[in-house]
Amino acid sequence: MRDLVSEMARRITVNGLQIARNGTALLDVPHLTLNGPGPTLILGPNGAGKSLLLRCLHGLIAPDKGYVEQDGVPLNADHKARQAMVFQQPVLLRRSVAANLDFVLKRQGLQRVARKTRIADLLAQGGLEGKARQAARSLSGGEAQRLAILRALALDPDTLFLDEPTSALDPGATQVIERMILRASEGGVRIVMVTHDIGQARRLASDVVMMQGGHVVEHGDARQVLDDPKSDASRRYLAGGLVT
Ligand SMILES: Nc1ncnc2c1ncn2[C@@H]1O[C@H](COP(=O)(O)OP(=O)(O)OP(=O)(O)O)[C@@H](O)[C@H]1O
Repeated sequence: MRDLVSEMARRITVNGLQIARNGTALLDVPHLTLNGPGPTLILGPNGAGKSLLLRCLHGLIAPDKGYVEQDGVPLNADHKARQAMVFQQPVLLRRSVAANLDFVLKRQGLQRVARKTRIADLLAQGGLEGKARQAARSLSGGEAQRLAILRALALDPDTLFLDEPTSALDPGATQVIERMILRASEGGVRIVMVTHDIGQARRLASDVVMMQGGHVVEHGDARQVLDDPKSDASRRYLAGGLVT
């Protein structure tokens, strides 16, 4: 059960974030505050800098300049221990489905009986009850992504970062994963997710960060950004036009 301190540790702030490679600016975000509590969806065209921003938020990439804070404190090891990330291509161990979950739970110090109960609970959450003994690498794309999300949730994270988790999946598999994400959000997990899919942003987002060319061009309430965007770049992206 999340305690009061972690309930509060959800305000993510970006200050003067800059990343450049070979003299080219890839990310330039002077200021961004994600307050939650509902899912934040990061939207924008290819190469907009969505993944770079997400990786910076999770602490996977150190920016050239600037920093990320959580609840007014620079991102530190404690924060990182309370967050998880799911990638577009699920990264799974060469073990059974259950063993992938067991690996994470063991590292958290759970005893065998508690792990068994938790694994059964997680598998039920992801609709993978019948797959416990199957090799994780033989799962379908949708099942593998469900397992990757369950493994992230097994860490009991305060914040879950997801980078286009459904971009390779069909509508049915996408719907299952969206339900998992919403359930996690309702259970108190802070969700920050990258997507290309405007429909997905409509279904999931409480707030939307719109990016283009390494910049945040707009951030606000999902309905406002999606239905009444303020920037030309957002308007063109949402209208399906070319954004350069
Ligand atoms: N390590 C790197 N070295 C050089 N350029 C990089 C590096 N990482 C990312 N980039 C560039 O930074 C830009 C932003 O990349 P990023 O992956 O964040 O985009 P994105 O918005 O997530 O795009 P997509 O929707 O296509 O995944 C791209 O032009 C990419 O080529």
